[in-house]
Order: sequence, then C-alpha cells, then structure tokens
Amino acid sequence: MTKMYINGEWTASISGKTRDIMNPFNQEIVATVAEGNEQDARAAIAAARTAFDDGPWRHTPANERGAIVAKIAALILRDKEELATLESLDTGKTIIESRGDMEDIASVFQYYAGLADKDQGEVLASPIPDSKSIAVREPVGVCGQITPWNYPLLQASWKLAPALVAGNTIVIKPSEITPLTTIKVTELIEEAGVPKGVVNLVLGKGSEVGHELAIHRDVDLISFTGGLETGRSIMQAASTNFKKIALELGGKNPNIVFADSDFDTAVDQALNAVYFHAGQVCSAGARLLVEDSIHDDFVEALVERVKRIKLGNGFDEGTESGPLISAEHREKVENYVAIGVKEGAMLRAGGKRPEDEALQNGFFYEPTIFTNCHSSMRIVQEEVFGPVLTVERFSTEEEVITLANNTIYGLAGAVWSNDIVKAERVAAALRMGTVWINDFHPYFAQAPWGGYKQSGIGRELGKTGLEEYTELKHVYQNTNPQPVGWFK
Ligand SMILES: NC(=O)c1ccc[n+]([C@@H]2O[C@H](COP(=O)([O-])OP(=O)(O)OC[C@H]3O[C@@H](n4cnc5c(N)ncnc54)[C@H](O)[C@@H]3O)[C@@H](O)[C@H]2O)c1
Ligand SMILES: C[N+](C)(C)CC=O
Repeated sequence: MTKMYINGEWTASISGKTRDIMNPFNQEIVATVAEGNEQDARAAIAAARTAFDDGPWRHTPANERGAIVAKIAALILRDKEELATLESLDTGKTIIESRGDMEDIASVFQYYAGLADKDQGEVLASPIPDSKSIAVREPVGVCGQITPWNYPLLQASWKLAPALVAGNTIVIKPSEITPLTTIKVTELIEEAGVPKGVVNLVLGKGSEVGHELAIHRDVDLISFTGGLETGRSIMQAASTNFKKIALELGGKNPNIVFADSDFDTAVDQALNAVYFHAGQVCSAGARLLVEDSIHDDFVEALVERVKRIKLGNGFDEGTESGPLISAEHREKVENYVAIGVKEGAMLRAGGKRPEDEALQNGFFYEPTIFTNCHSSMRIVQEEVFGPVLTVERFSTEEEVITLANNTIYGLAGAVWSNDIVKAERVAAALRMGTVWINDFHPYFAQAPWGGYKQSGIGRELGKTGLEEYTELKHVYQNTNPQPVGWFK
C-alpha cells in the first residue's frame, strides 16, 4: 500500500482506509493507496504551518532553493520512464503522451529553478524627500494545491515548482483517481533534499481533503485546477480567511478556420485539437467554426479521417487515443451526445461506444462529430471533456468573433488563416487567456497560462506563475526622521 507524506514521514491514513487505483483501459487494479480525510488534511496543514513559521525553507537563500528544485527536475528525467508508465496506467493516455508530459514537467522545474534567484525587488521613486522606498516579494505561506485527473503530474508541477522556489510550504492533493505520479514525485522531492514539512501529500476525496484545504484558516493560498462547479465551491470555502485563490477551470475552446488557411493542415490540426487525449483536455478545440465556402469539404475530410483514429491500449505501438478516465465520465459524455441529438445537431461520426472486442473492458468512446450546430445549443456551450466535436459555419470575420466569444468560458482558442493581418486582428478580439495562430495546443513553462471569464482566476507558468506564490511588500524608510508636530 502506498502512503501519504506528512511532516517528512510516509504514513497511512488516520482512519486506515485505502483506495484501489484502476487502469481505465482494462479496469485492472494497478495500486492500492492510503485514503485520507479531513483529519489527515489537518495534520498536513499543521506540519506545513510549522515548517513555514519556524522552519528553514523560506530563509534558505533563493539560489539554494533553486538548486534543490533543479535537482527535482534532474530526478524526474532520471525516472522519466517509470513516471510515464505510472501516468499511463493511471489515466489510460498513450505512453508517448506520458513521456512528453514528463519532459514538459522537468522543464517546468528547470524553468522555475532558473528564476529562483532572479528577483531583485524594485526601488521605487518615492515622492517624499529623505526617504527610501522598495518593493520586495515574499512567500505567501502555506499553500493548498488541488489537481485534476487528466494531466495529473503536469498540473501538479505548475503549482509545486513555483511555490517551492518562492519559499512557501505546501499541502498537495491529487485527484483521488490518479495519484500515482504525484506520490512518486513526492519521493523525488524528498530525495532532492527539501526539508521536512515543506511538501506534504494528502490523498483522498475532494469533498473531504480538498474542501478542508480550501476552508482551513491556516492555509494562506489555495491553487486549484479542475471543473467549474468545484472551483465555485472552493472559492466560497476560501472566503473563511480570504485566502488567495488561483483557479484553472474549464473551457469550450473555439477553433476558427478561414477559407484562406492551408486546408490539409487545418483539417489535421482540427482533429488533434479535439481528439488528443480523448478530448479530456481543458483547452481542447471542441468548437470548430468553419467559413461557409469550405465548410462542407472540411467536414467531409474530417469525417473521413476520424474513422481511422486508432483507439487502444496506451502501451501498444500505433494506439492514437486511449479510453476515457472512468465509467462515470463516459456516461457524462454519452449524456451530452444524447442532448446534442435532441437539440437537432446532426451526428456525422461516432456517437457510440466502439464495438471492437479488445476495447470492451475499457471506457472507450468513438470520436464524434456533430454538424448543423449553433450557439444556443448546450452541446456547443458546455464543456463535454470528451471526444466530441461541434461544427458551426460562419461567413464574416465579425460574425465569427461574436460566435467564438459567445460562451461563459475564455480559456483558449485558435485562428487559421494565411492572411496574417486578419488572423492577428481576430486573435486580438478573442477574450481568451491563450490564442494560437495557425497552430493548436502549444504551452510551455515560459508563457503564462490561464483563463478569462469563467475559465479561471490568475495565471500559472511564466513569471506571473511565480508571482502568484508571492506577497508584494512595500518597505518605506525615512532617512531623516523628525517630529511631525501635528498634536500640540
Ligand atoms: N484550466 C486548466 O489549465 C485546466 C487543466 C486541467 C483540467 N482542467 C479542468 O479540470 C476539469 C476536469 O478535471 P476533474 O474532473 O478532476 O475536476 P474536478 O473539479 O472534479 O476535480 C479536480 C480536483 O478537485 C477535487 N475536488 C472535488 N471536489 C472538491 C471540493 N468540493 N473541494 C475541494 N476539492 C475538490 C478533486 O478531488 C480533484 O482533486 C475540467 O473541467 C477541465 O477543463 C482545467
Ligand atoms: C493545461 N493543459 C493543456 C496542459 C491541460 C489541460 O487540461
């Protein structure tokens, strides 16, 4: 049984409960882990509080913290194959994707290790004679971090690396269904020499462990990646002590294709935009908007290609997409497809579970295409988080900008056109945290990531992703103190 990590000790849950972790490809149990609850969360918060208030981490010189974080990156690369295997067993994603994720994750730790000692504060132009004024950044304190199941370790790395570099202490809670790589990386964090109590790992349900992190008054910051409704509940719980919040939520991301784009590239990338990782990507291009004049040909090309997507075991060569994460999640996707049909969208591909005998133990769903879609449909507005594409038509630039912005979300979007001036004009008009021109999906440690509107609050990655884990302090010094003489 794999344990939790609290105050530098590997420990079972206080209740003694455990949870079986299942491979969504075949429903085999791949591990049994400790299942914590509020009590375990409180123990971890207490450890993180003491480590922040009385421990050495926040006083450790920034370059030394950076060196330890760089060592974590090196250990991730050393154990890349083991980590990738665990990620694929946990999520069903292909091993090639998982290996790519591990490279990305190592690069996030490397990037923040490099930033660790670059903050020089700021000397401010004080308008008061005989004074000095500086702004300095300090760690926030105890940070609660809650992560989802679709990119378990990647999303954890975006939180762990900057929080550590900035000198905070941490209680992290991975999704209860995909904890394996976060457990393994906690071992690597221990091996790298992070002092006890600085990183604490609690496993268990969101409604118990996650809620406790959000509501507890000794947690100074809560960083969450996951769904909209969970984000709302976390925001409410965080109001107990007005803790700082960072929310990375969902998306319903438009992929806009103008007639003057490169047709074959746009078709190929439209498939990748929505069906990569079975559509379980926050920034999936699930909403395709195609200019009228090429709409029918574009749809034909998509329908032809989508039938050839190879579903299978993520460990098999040639598999292009794994299963959905769980039976429950597949039912949610099926329910949305039924809604789409009822709303009058035209089912052009998929819309059912695959019949292949070899896939029957996994939570597979066929890549699905709906056409004749319009903005008022729920299938167009709501995040399905599965392999379901809706296609809409447009005829003018103004129209497509209005359509693309017409959702509660604002995470990401893409524009395809060889008229770069037009593409830049449209990109500027999109109310989204990330806009890709003639591409889809790139994200990297150097660039900020986050959402406009209901896709979230705050940014991860980049310099901003580090600033989220700091408080900004103004220090003012009177260099020639005199009595004020106000009170006679
Ligand atoms: N914006 C981004 O960068 C980004 C990245 C990945 C995933 N996501 C979003 O995540 C969602 C899918 O992930 P999910 O199904 O794991 O999301 P989820 O909201 O169900 O769960 C996310 C995490 O929150 C925990 N949780 C659940 N209820 C909680 C509560 N009441 N209090 C505190 N924590 C609680 C879960 O245990 C899990 O660890 C999608 O909406 C997707 O768009 C967003
Ligand atoms: C942020 N990203 C794209 C890595 C994962 C979203 O689900």
